Amino acid sequence: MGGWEFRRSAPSDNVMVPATSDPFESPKWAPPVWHMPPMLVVIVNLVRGIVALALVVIRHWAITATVAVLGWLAYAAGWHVLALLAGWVSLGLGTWAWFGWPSFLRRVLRPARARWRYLMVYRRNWRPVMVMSGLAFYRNAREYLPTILRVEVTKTTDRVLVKMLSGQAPSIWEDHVENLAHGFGSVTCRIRTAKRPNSRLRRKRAGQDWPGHVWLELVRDDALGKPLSGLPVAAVEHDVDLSRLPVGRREDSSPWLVRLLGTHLLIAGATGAGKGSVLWSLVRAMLPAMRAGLVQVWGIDPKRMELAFGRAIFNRYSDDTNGGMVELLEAAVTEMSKRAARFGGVTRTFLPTLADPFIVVMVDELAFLTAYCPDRDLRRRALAALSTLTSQGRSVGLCVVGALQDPRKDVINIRNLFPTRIALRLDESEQVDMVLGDGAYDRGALADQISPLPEVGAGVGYIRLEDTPDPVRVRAGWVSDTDIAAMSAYLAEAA
Ligand SMILES: Nc1ncnc2c1ncn2[C@@H]1O[C@H](COP(=O)(O)OP(=O)(O)OP(=O)(O)O)[C@@H](O)[C@H]1O
Repeated sequence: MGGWEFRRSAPSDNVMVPATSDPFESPKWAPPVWHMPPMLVVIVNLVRGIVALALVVIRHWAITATVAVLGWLAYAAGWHVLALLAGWVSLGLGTWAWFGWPSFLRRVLRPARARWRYLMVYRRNWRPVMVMSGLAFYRNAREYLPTILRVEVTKTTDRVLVKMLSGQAPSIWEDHVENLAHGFGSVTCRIRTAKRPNSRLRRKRAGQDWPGHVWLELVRDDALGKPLSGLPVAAVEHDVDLSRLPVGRREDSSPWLVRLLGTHLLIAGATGAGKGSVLWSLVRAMLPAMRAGLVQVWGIDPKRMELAFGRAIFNRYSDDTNGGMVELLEAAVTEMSKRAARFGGVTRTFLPTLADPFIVVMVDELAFLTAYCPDRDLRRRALAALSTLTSQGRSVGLCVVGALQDPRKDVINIRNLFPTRIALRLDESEQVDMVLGDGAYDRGALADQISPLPEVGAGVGYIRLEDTPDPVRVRAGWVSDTDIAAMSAYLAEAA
């Protein structure tokens, strides 16, 4: 058999021909092989190479054009012109970075890094990872692979937009997140719903769910692995936006902003999960507005531990288990009713003023009031007041922020009246869906797997944003005792 041959079939194909013509020999089978003149093989391969090169040049026309122009410049004007040009470009980029770092980061550094990660990590490992994790498909010796459409990077996370194979669903990808994380060398991988981009042709459908596509969110480095100190206090009250209060950091290193205006907030977490750090971070974020009299925080602390330390900060405070706490709740209901009577038919959107400040009723352990309190009558009154506040307080500037250790239904049955909910470390996986809503655990809110070690897991939790059902991992800033003392002093200065 000569050295040059064309095989028509792939090795796995079951296409064989008799390999011997002697009728008396035992039959032998071999793949069909045609012997070719060597020159023809050389020509065919040459043509193939030229076509492949042309395709690369056309596909990466911007790079090839740049290289061609630079090559021509170096040839026509000498290498020193190139060096001068490189110097000017570096100077321009350096000036841009110096004076406009955020836009330089957004427009130059991140796209360049995304390109690099695409070439060096995702494109390079895509085929082996897809094949080994079972997300590729074979038929008739042909391999079908999902396609990477885009790669985006943030400081600690990569996002890869993928066009799935026809017939694949995000749930299949969710089953393989571990393979993907290990395959691409990331800490974790989550599957996110893809939204249609804003294209000129389909503007009307922009922002809708995009069938057949998913985002892979691959965390390179855990931005929440180390405690985060309390965030800086805003300079003036106008900087306090009650619909975007900074309380910590999100997994992609962006700020975690919490809305209090027009909503109520429930923070669920086992003991030591860091509920206190969320409560204090919220107070800290509102501090200048509290000092200006535009926001009041009323504290209710049945455990006499968390809020008691900074009781001077609260406009009203109670830890009286013999009815004082319930009276405070009822006082909030009375204020709410007065406002409703005055505002009714006049305005539907609430704006805090000195006469009508935004009132946050902060309760450290809701279940004490509604379930554990030994006095049945107090329990009933507390539940009635909380239900009224959470169902009617939003539009008149009253907000309930409640912390809760155990989110089971028999402990608190008003949790659905809290539109915004945070799941810190929880003991059982079922509790996650009770807090964040059905399907949150399957979509990656693994609050039962948060570390119980305070430095690693305290203040870490999951939230759901308004625009997407996908949970986001967050960590609240740790407001120390010294910070709380400084906050008290800051408010006392104004008094
Ligand atoms: N955001 C955070 N970052 C780092 N460490 C934190 C954070 N929040 C809390 N911790 C640490 O975890 C410990 C427990 O936190 P915290 O008392 O707020 O928990 P909790 O959920 O209120 O618990 P409990 O329900 O028992 O009162 C704190 O003493 C602190 O050391």
